[in-house]
Amino acid sequence: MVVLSHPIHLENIAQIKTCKPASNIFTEIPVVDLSHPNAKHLIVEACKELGFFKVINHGVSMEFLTKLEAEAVKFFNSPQQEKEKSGPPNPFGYGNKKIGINGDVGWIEYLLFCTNPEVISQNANAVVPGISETLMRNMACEVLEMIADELGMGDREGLSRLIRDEKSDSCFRLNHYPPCPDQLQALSGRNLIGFGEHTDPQIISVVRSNNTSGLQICLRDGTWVSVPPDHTSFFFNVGDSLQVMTNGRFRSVKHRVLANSLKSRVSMIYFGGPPLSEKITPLSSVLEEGEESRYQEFTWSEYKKSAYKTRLGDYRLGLFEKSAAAAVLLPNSLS
Ligand SMILES: C=C1C[C@]23C[C@@]1(O)CC[C@H]2[C@@]12CC[C@H](O)[C@@](C)(C(=O)O1)[C@H]2[C@@H]3C(=O)O
Ligand SMILES: O=C(O)CCC(=O)C(=O)O
Ligand SMILES: [Fe+2]
Repeated sequence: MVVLSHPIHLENIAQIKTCKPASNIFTEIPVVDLSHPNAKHLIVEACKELGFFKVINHGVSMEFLTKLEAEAVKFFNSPQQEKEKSGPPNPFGYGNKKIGINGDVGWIEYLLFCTNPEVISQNANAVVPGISETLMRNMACEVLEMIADELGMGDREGLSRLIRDEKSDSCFRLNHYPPCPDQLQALSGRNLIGFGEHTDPQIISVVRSNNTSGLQICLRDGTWVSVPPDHTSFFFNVGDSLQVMTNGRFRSVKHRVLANSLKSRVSMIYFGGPPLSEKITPLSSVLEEGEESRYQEFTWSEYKKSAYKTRLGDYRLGLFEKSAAAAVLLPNSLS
């Protein structure tokens, strides 16, 4: 078992604070069989309704996924001093409990990588999990191509090109949520948070985890629901940038991870982001005649800079919404 290196200060670990209480396991997560002719339609419907879906029949063998997971576990099982050689995250590298630089904490340790070869030197001491990143990026591209098709973009690669570009500003993350002892949960009186509620700023994120529960998503009515874990599948979530590119038709889903008292959760996530200079603006194929953008024009670089000044739970897009002249960073204003 991995021991968290610093003394535990419960008051520093975020606790559930918002929305309606989490209901039981949610059985209605849209499941998309990638090999089905109707897949692209189902993907777009899921992006609109939930901003979240599960992909099966993706062509990656369980044997291969198990090997990748074993690599991640090997890193997290290594001595604390070894892991810390890859830290602190600035923003890339090994992190323990602290997420970002604005005061967020969780019951988690992680390794964050930049996937752009020009910036890769920042990952110097880390084991770059190139295979997982490439595999998940390819899957994200396939899904983005289906989305582009279904949205009638004409150029099927119009979206996937943004994350295939050698200047793409994507990142990759390995997360480890150690079991959180019952006594600690009892002391706090509530579930402790592994990774606090947030939306992902990029275009699209692909998540693969072991069979441990913990991931929750927030539905349109503000209810938190638990996503049944499935180590054979990949989960996708719409990021803020894709919400803007569809002028709000797709939903950048709020999600979080709760600590589990019995089992470790190990996840790997690919965050597909565009090149820094890319303008994030609604696609002409989604806009109806006369429809205006709901957002001020911004580049990914501008959005990212602004996002990294915020706390996890802040509503980052608020600053860029045209209607919200009084663009205050209100936590939970997405719900
Ligand atoms: C608190 C923060 C961590 C984060 C940067 C931020 O200031 C706000 C967005 C956070 C997030 C969420 C999705 C991804 O996990 C992440 C890598 C990203 O791009 O935005 C994290 C950032 C992080 O962990 O540094
Ligand atoms: O670990 C997970 O399953 C999800 C974590 C997450 O949402 C993130 O790293 O942005
Ligand atoms: Fe996330």
